[in-house]
Amino acid sequence: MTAPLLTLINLSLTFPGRAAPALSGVDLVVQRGETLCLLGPSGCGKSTLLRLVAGFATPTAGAISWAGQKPEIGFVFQEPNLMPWADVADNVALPLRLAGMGRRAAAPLVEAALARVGLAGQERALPRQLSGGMKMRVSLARALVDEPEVLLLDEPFASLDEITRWELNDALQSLRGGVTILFVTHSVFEAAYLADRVALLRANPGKIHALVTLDKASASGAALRASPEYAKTCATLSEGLRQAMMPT
Ligand SMILES: Nc1ncnc2c1ncn2[C@@H]1O[C@H](COP(=O)(O)OP(=O)(O)OP(=O)(O)O)[C@@H](O)[C@H]1O
Repeated sequence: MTAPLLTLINLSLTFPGRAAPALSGVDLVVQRGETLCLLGPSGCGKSTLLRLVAGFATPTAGAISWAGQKPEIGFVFQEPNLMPWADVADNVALPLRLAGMGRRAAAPLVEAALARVGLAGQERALPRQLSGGMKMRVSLARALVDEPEVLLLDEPFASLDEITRWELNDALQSLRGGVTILFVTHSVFEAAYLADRVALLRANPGKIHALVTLDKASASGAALRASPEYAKTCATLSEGLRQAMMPT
């Protein structure tokens, strides 16, 4: 059974000094526990939509409505944005420390968050000692450490090599169900792998072109990537993206 967590109603945003809206008339219902990917051409408003949901920006028109109180939200950006002078534990603990929690109380939560992203035992490492993929795992652990109900990810794995990206996709997939995920990507393959549903966006103005519900195969990892279902989903999304990029 599905339960709506977030409803966007006729959401629009025109940036100051811009004639055309970045987003126009976006209606979307996000279900609790789903992974929804936002896929579309550059400039169609994917990041803007995520920032509106996070509360980093204010819509010009329309409404954002949560079922109940606005939940705790974790945000992961394209860059890991780690403090270079602080070790992994202190980087991950940042949201807890900013909320006033002491280092000792934060330690078990940091440990648990690191275990969830496959970095158990790396507390004392410094960012410069980590690979790009490990830095992104730290960034993911920092977003998870205060157990958010919602995770917003803005092209988090775009600058990683393909194999590392697959590993990070698997790390994210292991969180599925427990947290509601909105994931911005340019990659048809990543969306096909991760999403329960894909919102295909078109540009000028940014709006939802189509919502695609994916048939989730029971397989994961290499078996899913090699499956005919996955190939079919990639083809469906590629065609959807092509249509979303055609002029109206
Ligand atoms: N702070 C801003 N001020 C003015 N215009 C902006 C601002 N931020 C974004 N825009 C414009 O809004 C539109 C949507 O931008 P946005 O970054 O949301 O798109 P995107 O789909 O995430 O793009 P990309 O895939 O390239 O990251 C673009 O035309 C962009 O130039």
